[in-house]
Amino acid sequence: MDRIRIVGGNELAGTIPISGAKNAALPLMIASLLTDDTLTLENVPHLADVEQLIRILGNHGVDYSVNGRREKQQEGYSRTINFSARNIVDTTAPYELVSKMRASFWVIGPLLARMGEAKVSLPGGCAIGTRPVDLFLEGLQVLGAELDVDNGYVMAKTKNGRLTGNRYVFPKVSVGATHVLMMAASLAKGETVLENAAREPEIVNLAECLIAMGAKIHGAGTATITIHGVEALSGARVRVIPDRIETGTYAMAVAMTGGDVMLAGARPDLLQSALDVLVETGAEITATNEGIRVKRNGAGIAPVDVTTAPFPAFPTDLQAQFMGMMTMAKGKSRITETIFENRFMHVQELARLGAHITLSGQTAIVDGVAKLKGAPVMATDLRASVSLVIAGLAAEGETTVNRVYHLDRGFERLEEKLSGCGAVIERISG
Ligand SMILES: CC(=O)N[C@H]1[C@@H](OP(=O)(O)OP(=O)(O)OC[C@H]2O[C@@H](n3ccc(=O)[nH]c3=O)[C@H](O)[C@@H]2O)O[C@H](CO)[C@@H](O)[C@@H]1O
Ligand SMILES: C=C(OP(=O)(O)O)C(=O)O
Repeated sequence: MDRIRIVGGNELAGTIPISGAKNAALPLMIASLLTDDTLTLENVPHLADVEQLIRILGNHGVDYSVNGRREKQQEGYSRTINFSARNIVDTTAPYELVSKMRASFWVIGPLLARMGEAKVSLPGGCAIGTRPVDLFLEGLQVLGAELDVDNGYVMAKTKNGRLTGNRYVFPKVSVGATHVLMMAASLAKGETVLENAAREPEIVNLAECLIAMGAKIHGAGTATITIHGVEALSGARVRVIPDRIETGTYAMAVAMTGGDVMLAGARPDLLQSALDVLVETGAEITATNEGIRVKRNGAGIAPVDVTTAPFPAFPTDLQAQFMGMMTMAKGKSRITETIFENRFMHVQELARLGAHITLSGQTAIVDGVAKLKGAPVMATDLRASVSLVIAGLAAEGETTVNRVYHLDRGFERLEEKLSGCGAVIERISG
């Protein structure tokens, strides 16, 4: 199993290109199931989750082809990919494929809307909480689906071959359920109004894609989304937005180690709350035509309290990285997680590097230390893994991060991007 070896202590300087967002690419790829035409997606990141979803879609009959130079593809660069679901050959998404990744469950929306039936295994994904699917099921039922859960599978069908538009008020904000209901309602009969919908940039990217395919959607990016269902959708060409979590992660790495890095292609509007917090810690953030420039002069990190919440607030997917950074702040900070009930698995691993963190319910109290010392650590999920990388970059001596497959789910060419800015970091295979 691959490991990442880091020798900490170097400042970061240079340019890091920001890749397409994993969490935007996945729902856009799934939207290809809604049409028998070709959906072309630009800037699709080369990640394990994307490859896994290609396999899942392939099982339903989706063909894909990659544009661009072959050698670049092999190096793991973002690509333009054509998806074509001309014939759906299977409406079942089996456990073996779906259990590896949360987003694969989302095929239930387009399959049901286009084919009138779907059988989808309950999902997997990062082990950060129980992650139920009740909102998906309730929302689809409101659109007229008949559902049954049996043997770990959700069996869904429509009454007369088509879903029917309706009003659904989410009792809790859910990114995934908003994606699914927006896709399903695009092909439903009549109007659907989704209230208390998620407002994340990935929702807006999906709505742009569906609109380009001929859907009639208003209000994406606000809490109320209105969808007028159409009979059929067509192909389109859509670009995946830059990854705001990758952007925030590297920004925090620079703020922690010190240095001066241009995050090329990053968009500040996608993570303003996190950038505001970084400024409070003492980092200098400048938006330019090229991207976001992050500078820190080595004067240390000021402690800042954060609470995660749905967009536009501080994202849960940056909580672990921010905690990594706060371990070396000049004082105490409080980090409260409100989205997932079990997303503090990085705490005990950060402690191996010398961090002082105590947990009180959903709040971590981080008492900054003057220095961290390298150690072997083990990541338990995607963002937890990268928080250990950040801490390792700032720690004295050698850190080895095990279970790198978590990182490969969501970070394209991580070692290459960081070593290009002066970090001592390498992958050790086997
Ligand atoms: C692939 C992808 O895009 N994953 C992101 C997506 O996950 P995901 O879409 O799974 O996250 P949700 O927004 O749905 O989850 C938010 C909260 O709602 C709960 N919930 C959700 C659905 C449901 O039916 N019932 C229910 O109770 C969840 O357990 C969680 O406590 O948004 C999360 C919140 O920004 C991010 O951390 C994930 O990186
Ligand atoms: C939690 C994440 O992914 P998933 O929802 O696929 O588990 C993530 O991207 O941080």
